[in-house]
Amino acid sequence: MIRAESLSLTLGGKSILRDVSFALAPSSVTVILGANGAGKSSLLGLLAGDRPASAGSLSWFGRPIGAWTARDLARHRAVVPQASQLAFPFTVAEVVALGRLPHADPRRDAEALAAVRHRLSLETLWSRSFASLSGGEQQRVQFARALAQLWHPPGDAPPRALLLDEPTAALDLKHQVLILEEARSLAQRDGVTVVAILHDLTLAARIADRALLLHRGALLRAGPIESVLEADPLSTAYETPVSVLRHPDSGRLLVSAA
Ligand SMILES: Nc1ncnc2c1ncn2[C@@H]1O[C@H](COP(=O)(O)OP(=O)(O)OP(=O)(O)O)[C@@H](O)[C@H]1O
Repeated sequence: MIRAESLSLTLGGKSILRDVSFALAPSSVTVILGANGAGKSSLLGLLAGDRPASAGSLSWFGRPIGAWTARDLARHRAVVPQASQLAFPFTVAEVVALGRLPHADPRRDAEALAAVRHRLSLETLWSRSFASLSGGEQQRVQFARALAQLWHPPGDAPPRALLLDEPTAALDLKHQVLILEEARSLAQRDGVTVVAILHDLTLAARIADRALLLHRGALLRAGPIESVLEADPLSTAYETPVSVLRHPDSGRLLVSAA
């Protein structure tokens, strides 16, 4: 369980997050929603332990986040940042292998890398130079690195979390579904706590169990995804009319600007 109580963040004298409280359960997918500048990435940064909150408390699996060493944290949580311009001078295989560094367990690395390569269909990219990949391919490889970081042999898994900042921003429809279904299966099959920032609310409806809806640094609504994806709170949060419909065949929610 990841538990946040009254988290606040002030940067450069500006209030970025105010009094944000929630709990994230293992085996669940939670999306962080909100308009540009609402504080989503800042909240993900606090959750990742990248920076301390200005006030409030955050505990990871029963321990305050400040009590974790960086290496211990890296064994339990992986972060996929927004599509970055990092020009790794490495092959795809080497970038994915970076995810294994915190474990220092060479016996398991080959098994982990083979599993991830197969799960994300990276066979044809494996020997390519990372810098030569398209933006979408690079995003898949970053996701694969995170998967390699969280990989554990069956039956021997500690609590783990996967934090994703707009993981599908550069992806085509097929790969959006591939990555999000993989994240969902990590939650359901492997007990991982998954948190993702998403701008596509229809995709959020499809993938998430729960949502945190931020508005100007405060939590406007939190709870099961269908209780958050309602026209009123979404219209307030995005400061534009939003419509929520249900697809007559699939029963899925379809969310768009009204
Ligand atoms: N170091 C900083 N100093 C001052 N303000 C900052 C700093 N970092 C972020 N902010 C501000 O905090 C607010 C929240 O930023 P954040 O990146 O968390 O928003 P977001 O919801 O992820 O936005 P987006 O959807 O555009 O990615 C923004 O107004 C941003 O300009």
